[in-house]
Amino acid sequence: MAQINPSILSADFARLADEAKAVDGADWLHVDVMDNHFVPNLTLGVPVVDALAKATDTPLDCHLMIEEPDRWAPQYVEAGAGSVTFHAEAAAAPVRLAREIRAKGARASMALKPATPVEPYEDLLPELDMLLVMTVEPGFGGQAFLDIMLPKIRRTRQLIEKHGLQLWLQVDGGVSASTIERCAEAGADVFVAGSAVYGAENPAAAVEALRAQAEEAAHRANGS
Ligand SMILES: O=C(CO)[C@@H](O)[C@H](O)COP(=O)(O)O
Repeated sequence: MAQINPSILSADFARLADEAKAVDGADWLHVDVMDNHFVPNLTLGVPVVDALAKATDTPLDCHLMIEEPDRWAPQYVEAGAGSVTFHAEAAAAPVRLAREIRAKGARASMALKPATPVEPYEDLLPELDMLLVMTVEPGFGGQAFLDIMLPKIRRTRQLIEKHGLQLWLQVDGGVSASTIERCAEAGADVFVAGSAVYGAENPAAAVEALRAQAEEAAHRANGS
């Protein structure tokens, strides 16, 4: 089952509660936390996640594009995030951090920037609930999808199958009506979409349309 997670980076930050409600029906709300150190952009932190968690019934998928996630990630679980993603490139102790996130009651997820291969992390995959393959350089919404990430998505899907894991495979960056099918065919099952959802006239309808497209593409790829 394909999941669509609208990214609030493309929403109106002055009306976050309303913007969260505008995508009722989405599987998760994707919250991009940026610290202006790990990425060259600054967005929001724990107090905003805490407020958002109270403003919407849609679970929060927090993507931490920050340095020192080992120190900060647990606070996002306490603020109400249902899933917390830290970057492999930033975590000092990814196994310990994933275990801590899970022990606190959230799904643990790790992200890979475009230049970071998945293979060195093969043995860590059972510690995770989701792996995020970035399909743009993290930092900004509205960038063009990097086609060169499709082989990495395929290789990650093969590793998940090789180990018989229930790991979700998320893609983030440039996901839209014109790229989501390629991602689904390559094996992704969780799709973050910012501008493709919040730039649409009807964001909730855009979520449904993207989900239908992804599911159809996955069925085609599986021959079902
Ligand atoms: O993490 C990021 C960017 O770093 C993303 O979540 C973007 O917010 C996705 O936006 P679009 O590429 O879908 O417009």
